Amino acid sequence: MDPFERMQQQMRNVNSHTEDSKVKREGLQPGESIIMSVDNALSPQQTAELRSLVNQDSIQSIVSKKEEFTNNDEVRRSQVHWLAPDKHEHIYQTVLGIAENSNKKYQFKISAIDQRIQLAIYDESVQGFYRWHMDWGGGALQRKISISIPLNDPSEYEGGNLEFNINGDSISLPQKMGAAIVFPSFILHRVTPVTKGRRYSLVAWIKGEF
Ligand SMILES: O=C(O)CCC(=O)C(=O)O
Ligand SMILES: [Fe+2]
Repeated sequence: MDPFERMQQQMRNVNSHTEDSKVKREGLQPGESIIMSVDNALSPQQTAELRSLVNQDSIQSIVSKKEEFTNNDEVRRSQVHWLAPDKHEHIYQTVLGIAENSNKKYQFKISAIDQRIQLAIYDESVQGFYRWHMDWGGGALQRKISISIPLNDPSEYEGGNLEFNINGDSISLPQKMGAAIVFPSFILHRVTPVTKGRRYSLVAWIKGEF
């Protein structure tokens, strides 16, 4: 059998296996949303602690496509803080638990948290935002799963919606303090400008082999 023929044969075997009705399907079911939410991922006390951390110590994060940028062509405007894993192991464990659980649906190859967990502030004073982007890309290990957890109540700000572009439609899940929004890192998403108040979020990326 030539190699191509053999590959086709393998594919047929895989397909006939997954189409077998006796095989319990664990992945995403037809029609099931690829954006998931997990309530009460963090307690009100934990969110308060993380808010005070990012308030005390954060750096400006302006992402621009050009080296010289004007107010109009920036990609992102927010303050960020990178969470130290040794001091916040519990938060790291919580995030990994959410990722592992969600991955029962996604079934991606995942191995670790990318960089550090990020805390961000999007403030009214700079109309904090993050334009349409994807999180994946980079080196040998790709970002596979992205997790965003609002750290304050959305009634405290206007704008600051986390939106996803699904087939050209902008969709969003209700943001709730302490509830995780989980999505594949290849999905286009954005945070709309905060026009009033201040939005806090925790963001983590889970990476794995391509
Ligand atoms: O702040 C958020 O909820 C999302 C931020 C984001 O998309 C990112 O940092 O990649
Ligand atoms: Fe993102």
